Amino acid sequence: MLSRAVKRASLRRFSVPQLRSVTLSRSSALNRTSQFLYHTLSGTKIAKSIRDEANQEIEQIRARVPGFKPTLKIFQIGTRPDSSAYVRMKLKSSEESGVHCNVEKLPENISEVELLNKIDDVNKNDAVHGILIQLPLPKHLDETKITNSVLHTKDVDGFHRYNAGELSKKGGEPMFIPCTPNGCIRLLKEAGVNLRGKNAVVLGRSDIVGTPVSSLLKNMDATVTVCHSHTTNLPEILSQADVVVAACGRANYVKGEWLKEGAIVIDVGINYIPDSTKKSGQRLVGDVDYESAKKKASFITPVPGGVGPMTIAMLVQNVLLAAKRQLSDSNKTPTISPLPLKLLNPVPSDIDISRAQTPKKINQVAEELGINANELELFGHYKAKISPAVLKRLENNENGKYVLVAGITPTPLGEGKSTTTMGLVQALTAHLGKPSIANVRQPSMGPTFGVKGGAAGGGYAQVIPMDEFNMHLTGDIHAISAANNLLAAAIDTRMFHESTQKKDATFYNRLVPKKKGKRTFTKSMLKRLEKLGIQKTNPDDLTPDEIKQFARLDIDPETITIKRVVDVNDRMLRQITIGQASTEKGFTRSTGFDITVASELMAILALSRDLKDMRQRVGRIVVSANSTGEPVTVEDVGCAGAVTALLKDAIKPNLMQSLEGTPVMVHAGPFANISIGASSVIADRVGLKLVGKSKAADKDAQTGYVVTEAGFDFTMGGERFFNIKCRSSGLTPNAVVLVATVRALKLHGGAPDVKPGQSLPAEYTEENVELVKKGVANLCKQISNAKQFGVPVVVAINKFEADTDAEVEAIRTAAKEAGAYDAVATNHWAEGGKGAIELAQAVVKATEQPSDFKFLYDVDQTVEEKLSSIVKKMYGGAKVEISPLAQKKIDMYKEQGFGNLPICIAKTQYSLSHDAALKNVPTGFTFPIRDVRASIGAGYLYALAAEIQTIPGLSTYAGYMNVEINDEGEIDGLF
Ligand SMILES: Nc1nc2c(c(=O)[nH]1)N[C@@H](CN(C=O)c1ccc(C(=O)N[C@@H](CCC(=O)O)C(=O)O)cc1)CN2
Repeated sequence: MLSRAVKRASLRRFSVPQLRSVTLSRSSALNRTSQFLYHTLSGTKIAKSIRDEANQEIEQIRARVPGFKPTLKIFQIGTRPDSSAYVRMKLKSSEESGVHCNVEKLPENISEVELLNKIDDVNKNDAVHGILIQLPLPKHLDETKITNSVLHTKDVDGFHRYNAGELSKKGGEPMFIPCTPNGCIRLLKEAGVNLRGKNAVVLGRSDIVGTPVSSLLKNMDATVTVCHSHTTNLPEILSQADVVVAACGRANYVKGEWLKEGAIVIDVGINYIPDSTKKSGQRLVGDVDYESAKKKASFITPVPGGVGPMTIAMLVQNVLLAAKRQLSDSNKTPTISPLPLKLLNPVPSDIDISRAQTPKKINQVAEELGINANELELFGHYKAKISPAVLKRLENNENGKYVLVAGITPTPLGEGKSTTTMGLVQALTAHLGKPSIANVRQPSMGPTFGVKGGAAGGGYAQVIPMDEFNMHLTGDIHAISAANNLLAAAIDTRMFHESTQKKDATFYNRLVPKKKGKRTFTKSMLKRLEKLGIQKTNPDDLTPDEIKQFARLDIDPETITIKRVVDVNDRMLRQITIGQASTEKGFTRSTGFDITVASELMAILALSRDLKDMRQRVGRIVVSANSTGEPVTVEDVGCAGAVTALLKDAIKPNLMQSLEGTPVMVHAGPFANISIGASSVIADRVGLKLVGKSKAADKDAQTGYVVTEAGFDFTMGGERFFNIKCRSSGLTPNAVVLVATVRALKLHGGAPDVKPGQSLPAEYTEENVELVKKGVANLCKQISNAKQFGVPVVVAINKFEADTDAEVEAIRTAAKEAGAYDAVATNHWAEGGKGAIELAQAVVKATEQPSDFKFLYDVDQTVEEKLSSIVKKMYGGAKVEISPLAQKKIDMYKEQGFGNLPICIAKTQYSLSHDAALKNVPTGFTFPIRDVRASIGAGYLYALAAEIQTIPGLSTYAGYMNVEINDEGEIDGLF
């Protein structure tokens, strides 16, 4: 067809231009009066100016952001000489522009899967901003599939279906415009042409040039005709064309005679034709017959030196654009779209409220928060893990504001700390438009199916979907169970083997066996040798004495502190006998189970700064003493590596959302009785960077908030948060929110006891300001406790239906007199974030106050001094009475070098003292320390003031009895 068109065209007569010149002003193109001048559009020159501009811009940005390094990755598959030449040109041009370019040449026969994996790796690499696959690809590779596999935000070629689709839409917004079409348009702009209403003819309809260039011309209001191999009347069409873009891949195909007088000709063709005058025997020509066309054209691009160099310059421009976008995204305040609430009165059950809300897909929550797709691992639609790689990417960001929610001395009904945490973030983000993240603990399934119920809020201030939140989540607790039980098995097995293999040499040979004729020490073994002061690395070099020292851990079974764990309130496992099978040769031992969240590994998960820190902490766990009283560690047992390996995913914080669609990180959940009862250091670090401002942030960028919670009351959760967690993390809160209720203060004021499941006495359901005024002393003591750390305190009065204005006012007045920065009533349980707006405003202001953070004690004080500091300064006690057992342990820990650790005191949460019956603000009491234990890996000693149950039981009427699953797979009966 095309040849017929050529024939017909060649029969026609065209007027021949008579004068040629290159001096015409560009702006007069198409409007000029003379018909006989033409102007060469030099792509080479324009490309050079684009490279220079890119260079300058990169330098300017680098002056502000030193790490700014636009980077392009090119994959070339096979060894086509033309592709190699183009790739070389791209590399050179990038270097000249200050863009870093890495070329990876892959074999012609690479499989599609291998190539896709390679692309995926670079998609995930934040240090790479642009990815280009040099085309054409070998036949066995699907070009569409490959080009679509490049992340559209890194698709500097503009070939991804997202970019191609957006380009073809009216008003579409492609991330990138393909380089050659973009170069053509830039050339037209250089010619000063106004395309509106002009006739533009595009020859060729390829995905790379013809189709996108026609979209661009159309978007610039030209009337576009696309011609191709089936077009029959080409010369006729061309005779009407004000602009011609020739991209048909035929050497010298378009003749000058076909062109309209004064047309602008953009020649995209790259064709080699034989030329005996050239050394190479060939010559490069375009799709337009230059010699005849220049007689008609007002502007014409040469080949070489026209569109080709522009293609490469536009690539550089696209890479710079991608890098700038990444930078600006990291400089923006996260914009979190809230989910609307449909409030009902009376407030339905937590699970009904959760189920009535349609959550956002978790990748949307992540995207809004500024988490990259490659930093997210999805667990279904509503949960995901966040890679700690975020920390590296955002290391130059300032931290956001850090807020701790703690409580007064509670009633057994709980005063709503988690609900307040959730209400506060919902108010901050969904109602005040400030980015925030709630960092909460993962609930243990023990209480979920026991009596207490789940965690993280309730009513219209909760984490959703609440059933997924309360059961399994992403398996972190199960991973801890597996890791802990591996350790427990390793300890007992080691004792078994040591006891059954009497000869040191035989035992050593089995412990360090030859593999392929060679024996090597594992990393743990080398650490044990180092601990023993044996400076040998070759297993064959150890003397019999050293072998004995090294191989025999000589664990004293009476001192083993590691129990097996399970995430069920299975009281029958409190004490068990292991090793009863005949295969264990009489090696039986009495031990027991703890609930998983009471394990030291859970505390380690909460306190580790990163994976490396976690590995070291796991290695340091003291599992027992040996027969001479020296500590035996997990490193000695040889399984610190494996235990940490089992936790490699658990260390990644989990992302969920609040009922109003604001981000929530759920991570770790150490038992508040004997541990810190707070979520993880790593989640707080990640969260503070995500909501913190970049150093090069936009002027209007605002800092965000991480709101986290400390279990039990302030004397326990708050004190441990500051003295243990903050010591591990190096972070210090900007404000403390103290949650109080009228109910709890009435209890402290002398009202009768309250019990879960029983109706409240009249003192609680009727106004009684006097009781509140008496009990408010407890709140005032907790305010002064929090203020001892030098941080502003805001009191949140979590309102219940029966509370009266006079009661609330009594609390507000007393709190302010006691030095609280502010005290506000909240109604988030019934109203969601709307009910906590005033609290959020007070918290925002409080975090802007100067703070003067200080720890309560110095870790280098003696254990006795540290205990005394906590008891006197926090609890208001007169003195500490240390039992002989506790003193013996303290002396032992000091002797072992563990005396300089912070201390966690396990006591009742229902009194400031050790005695739950002593309400309000008891003073002058003697605080008993019955026992002291050590969590060396987690990094603290814990002192017991009471017998603490480390695996709770189930009641006759337990939570699990309510739980059902319906035919749709939905869960009923969870609280
Ligand atoms: N991934 C891509 N592959 C291919 C593209 C593309 O844009 N992206 N386009 C073409 C080839 N190409 C770039 O890769 C390209 C071709 C020619 C030139 C160029 O500057 N040509 C010079 C002459 C060079 C010579 O002497 O051979 C010129 O016109 O002056 C640049 C880029 C296919 N593949």
